[in-house]
This record gives sequence, structure tokens and C-alpha cells, in this order.
Amino acid sequence: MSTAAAEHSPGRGEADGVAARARGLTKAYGSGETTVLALDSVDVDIARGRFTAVMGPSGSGKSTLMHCLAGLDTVSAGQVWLGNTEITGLKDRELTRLRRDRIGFMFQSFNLVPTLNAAENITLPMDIAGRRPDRKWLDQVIDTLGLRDRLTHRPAQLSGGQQQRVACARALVSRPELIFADEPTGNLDSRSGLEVLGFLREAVDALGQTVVMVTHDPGAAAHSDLVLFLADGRIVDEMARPTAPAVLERMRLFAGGHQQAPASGTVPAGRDDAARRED
Ligand SMILES: Nc1ncnc2c1ncn2[C@@H]1O[C@H](COP(=O)(O)OP(=O)(O)OP(=O)(O)O)[C@@H](O)[C@H]1O
Repeated sequence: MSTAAAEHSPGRGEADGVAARARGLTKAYGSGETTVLALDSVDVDIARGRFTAVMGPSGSGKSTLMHCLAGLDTVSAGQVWLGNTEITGLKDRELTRLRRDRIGFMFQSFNLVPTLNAAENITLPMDIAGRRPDRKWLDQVIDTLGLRDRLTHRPAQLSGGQQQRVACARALVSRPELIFADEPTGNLDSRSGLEVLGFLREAVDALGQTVVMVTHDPGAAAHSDLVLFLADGRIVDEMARPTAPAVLERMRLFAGGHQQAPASGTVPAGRDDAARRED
């Protein structure tokens, strides 16, 4: 099915066009009888200035979709655009530059450099690229994420939630067009998970960023504006203004008998209580 996230977005200001788009996106792994069709002709529009969650049973193609939209993986067929740039067909070097300049990534493992302090970790990608961060924006990100008094701490001196906030700031610092978050709360206790979701929400609401988050957790998905449901490599449904019970119910419908219970440490739903800072 084709999604039209921009039309479905709730009233948090107008969505401003499409940040990423795929048409007929197909990804097959292997060949012959062992071929796995991870994505089966997916059409999707990711609305700019929105928080989109991608859900689905294990193996439904969530990570593959994210990797193909982010230019981290090649496609077997179809087209992908970031803004107006078609990324399918770009050469490796062009893709590397596009990812560096226009996309932010947050993964389950924070990938912070242990010998660098928080401030150095935040600006590392820009330092590597030889670019200077916009000081005003950097300050805004640091304050929004509540990291001002943690900047000189190294990762080992920070809690899991604080480390994930640093990872979030690092993803935001170049003011990317699109932030991809793969299970960003997966390694966190529920309170830290809530914090991170609150900050992703704020990145969208206060800083105007666009976030796509892959998650297994209906409570986490409930913080988004729109949930896309994947099953067997296809987008089979979407839900605007999600709530955790409604997402869980929809997951049950699409899991085809092997429904996943939310993991322990599941993040409770609700946006309003999400931004509690524990400093
Ligand atoms: N490198 C690969 N080689 C072969 N098959 C792969 C590869 N990567 C993914 N697949 C297969 O593609 C399908 C989709 O995988 P993907 O990781 O995108 O699913 P997912 O929904 O993210 O799963 P999970 O929730 O378990 O992370 C699965 O059947 C998987 O086994």
C-alpha cells in the first residue's frame, strides 16, 4: 500500500512536504531457491517535520527498509529519494557524502567513543567531515537534550539514558534532513527510554526535525505521529495518532499467529510524561 504520511499527520503544525520517498522498493537477499524477499515493492512517503515509527514482526523488513531509505544498503528494484535527490543509483562515494551531510543515525548501541567526552562525541562526525557546527544550533540541541552540565563527562561517567542523549545530540548536530533511529530505547530501562523518546519528540516539535524510528515496542511507537506496519516485506497498514493499546492490537492482527509480546522494560506510552529529565 502507498502511504501518505503528510495527509495523516496530526495537528502539530503543518507537515512540510516529503523528507524521503520510495516507490516499488524491493530488496531480495540471496538467489535461486534461497532468495528472501525482504521488501516487496514498497511505496512510502516520510513526511517532513514528523515522527514516524516503523513496526512489524521480527523479519518483516523494518531494518531493511530503514537501511534502503538511508542509503546504507542497495536496492534490488525500485527508487528511493531523499528530498528531491534520487539516491538509488548514486555511487558509493556520493552516498557516503549524502549520509554524512544529510542524515543522522541513532542505533541501539550508542557507538560513543569512550576516550572522548560528551561534547567531543557530539561534534565528532562534523570534525571528521572538517565542518564547523553552527554554534547557535549546537547550543540549542545541547540545552534541549539537557546535556549542558554533562559535556565534559566521558561515556563511562554517564548513565545509559545520558549516553543515548549524547547519541541523539550527535545525530542532530549537523541538522540533518532525516534522522533514523533503530530501536533507540532497546538497551535502556523504561525511565531512560521515556527520556529518549521525549527528546526525539522534542527534536521534531521544538527543533523541526524529521525522525524515523524502528521499534518493537508499542509504547515507544505511541510517541510518534504515524506508525507504519510492515508484514512480510510490505507496508500493510498505518496509524495516525497512535496509542500503545491500539498499536498492540494492530500488531496482533498482522503478526499472523506469532505475535510478539512487548519486551520487558517496555516503555510506557504517552507523550506528556515523556520529557521528564532526571538530572
Ligand atoms: N544480509 C542478509 N542476508 C540474507 N537475508 C537477510 C539479510 N538481512 C536481512 N535478511 C532477511 O530479510 C528479512 C527482513 O529482515 P530485517 O532485518 O529487515 O527484518 P526486521 O523486521 O528488521 O527484523 P527484526 O525485528 O528481527 O530486526 C528477514 O527474513 C531476514 O532474515
